Amino acid sequence: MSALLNVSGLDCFYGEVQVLHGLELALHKGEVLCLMGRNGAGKTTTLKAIMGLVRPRSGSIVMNGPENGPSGSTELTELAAHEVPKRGIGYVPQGRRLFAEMTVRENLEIGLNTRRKGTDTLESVLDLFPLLRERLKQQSGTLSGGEQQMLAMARALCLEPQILLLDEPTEGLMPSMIQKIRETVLALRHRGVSTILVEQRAEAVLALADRVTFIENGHSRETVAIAELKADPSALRRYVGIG
Ligand SMILES: Nc1ncnc2c1ncn2[C@@H]1O[C@H](COP(=O)(O)OP(=O)(O)OP(=O)(O)O)[C@@H](O)[C@H]1O
Repeated sequence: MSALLNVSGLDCFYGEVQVLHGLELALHKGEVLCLMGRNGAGKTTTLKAIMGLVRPRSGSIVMNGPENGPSGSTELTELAAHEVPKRGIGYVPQGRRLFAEMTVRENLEIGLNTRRKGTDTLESVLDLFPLLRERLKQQSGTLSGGEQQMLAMARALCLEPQILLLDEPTEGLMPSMIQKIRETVLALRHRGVSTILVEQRAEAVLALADRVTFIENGHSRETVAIAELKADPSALRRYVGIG
């Protein structure tokens, strides 16, 4: 069976500098796939390429599934960037990128409007983040870092995404917030959302991931199931320098 998302042969450049070299990954339905690699390895660029924010010079990014029209698949590299979220791909970039001047509710409405979702979706997202329910009228820029991260995730979830891309969502957060974000990733997995998670902390990866793809200097080197990685964590040392 084909994966929900298949990235193959991806070459990406910034100017003349090549940062992804034939990168490959596959995301299966309902799994959490972690991307790990050293700083500058190309993890963020991979997510941006999926979102159409960086145009690959070659390669393909195919989303499969019945909602992709009669052929059952969509070549995402052929879509304009604003079309990608409409296909049900939510993105929470590093640094969150909220509209700080807008209220919590207005930020969530941007997510809802992207795929014409309504109150039912909003309510189910707020059930995951009850804290945001109390702050719907608050200006987003005045939320704490952890609350902003929750809002960024909630906004992406207002798309009712099939696929969620999370770029280091717990970076710089307090332990209680880290725990909340991790619980949310697992709750979403339970709901059938498929997630690509860029994460640097081994203990988070071991707790959340189903599989890990290791990226080194823009090359996808190895993909391992989490049970394999627990039995033999040497890849963590090899590609991330930990363990
Ligand atoms: N806008 C840009 N212009 C030029 N080079 C860039 C740009 N963004 C990233 N790069 C370079 O591309 C390479 C890959 O960067 P990328 O952000 O994808 O790595 P990463 O694995 O996400 O790293 P980190 O863990 O530090 O976030 C790095 O060498 C980086 O310096």
